[in-house]
Amino acid sequence: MNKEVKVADNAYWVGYVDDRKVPFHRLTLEKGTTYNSYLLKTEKATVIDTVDISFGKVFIDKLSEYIDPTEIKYIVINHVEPDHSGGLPALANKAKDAVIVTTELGAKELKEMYRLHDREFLIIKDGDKLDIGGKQLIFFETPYLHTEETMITYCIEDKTLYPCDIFSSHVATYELFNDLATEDITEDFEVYYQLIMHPHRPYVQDMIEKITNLEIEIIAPSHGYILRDNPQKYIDIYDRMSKPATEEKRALILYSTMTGNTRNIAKELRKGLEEKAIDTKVINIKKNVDIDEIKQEIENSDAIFFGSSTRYADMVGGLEEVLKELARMDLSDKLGIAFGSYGWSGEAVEVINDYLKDSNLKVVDSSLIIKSTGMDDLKFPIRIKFSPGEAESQDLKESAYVVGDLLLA
Ligand SMILES: Cc1cc2nc3c(=O)[nH]c(=O)nc-3n(C[C@H](O)[C@H](O)[C@H](O)COP(=O)(O)O)c2cc1C
Repeated sequence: MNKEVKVADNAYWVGYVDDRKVPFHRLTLEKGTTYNSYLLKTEKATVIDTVDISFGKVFIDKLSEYIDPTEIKYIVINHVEPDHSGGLPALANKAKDAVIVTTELGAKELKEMYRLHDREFLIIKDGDKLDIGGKQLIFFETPYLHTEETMITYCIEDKTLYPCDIFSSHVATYELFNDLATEDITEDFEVYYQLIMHPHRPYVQDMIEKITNLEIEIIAPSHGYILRDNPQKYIDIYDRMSKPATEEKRALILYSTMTGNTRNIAKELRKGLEEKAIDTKVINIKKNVDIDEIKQEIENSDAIFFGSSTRYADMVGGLEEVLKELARMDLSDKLGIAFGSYGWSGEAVEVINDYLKDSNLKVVDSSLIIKSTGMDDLKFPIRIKFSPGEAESQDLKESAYVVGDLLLA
């Protein structure tokens, strides 16, 4: 057996240190990384998260140094991304009766990804507890940290938090514990936060609220150092870095309408932006608009929404006069969003979006949202058939929240 890595009583690190330059999320992890998996060797032996999909066999070998994998009763999957769930097929194949513990969405995704439809799953809801014979686990849902299905696990007896990607760092460390690190790890920790967690920072604040009353002596994340020296320092870093910016941001909503439906969209967007404390101005752009005045309003704003309904495959009102000016302005530090109401084809929104792309505005479209937040359920540019109903109004507010978050990032 290699050197045993003990995290707490009957709790062991069974991960893998990947000391190559690792390609990851369109980046190269220059310092490599670790995939931290943990074995709680209790009466109902439990594995918490696994390793990258490339290292399934090595993982089973490592685990077998501590336990016969067939004896494992529970496999907790906090987060389905294959750098953590990748060892699951190999492990599930050995531990044939093990129950897989994860969130509802996590179960759905794991079944599809690894063809585990025949396996038993225990579906976790926020605050659920699980007795694993000698230790008790409690789970909290932490959506979007780092993807929608994610949860975290806390072991009551060991006062250890297993937060998967949260509180991680990308460093291939063989020392594994932060008190054994040979250099200051704060920068690596903060860089990881900035890259992976910051786009979801409102959810970081929700997570901190959930763990605030837990007594945490050890944070055992899924990448990089296990934080057993002053774990609170790292929670405080997340708290500080995820607090909303205090600098005031401004949004401008310009729209043209025939019968008021596009105005109703503008109203919902405004509500969402104001809930994010974004100072928002709404202007109805009629024909013969004062272009200089509108250009000044645009200059003074950080995000500009441009809306029109569709009339015979074209825009209405005076919006196009404004759009024609954009290519001559420097708008590189601003976000631009197209929206509008329509009846059956909605060409106006597409034409607006083409104008935005011809300017140097940062155009918010679905692709930008997926790349910056990982969310794929909000559609940009924003198109609503006729007037927004209750469900669409909620979607509009969600879209406004996302734009607000981008402004406050
Ligand atoms: C004269 C006229 C022409 C229209 N042409 C189109 C069209 O080409 N494509 C489309 O998707 N909707 C078309 N519509 C539907 C409108 O876009 C739809 O009613 C929209 O909700 C109006 O929004 P508004 O009140 O903001 O103007 C047309 C409506 C009218 C009255």
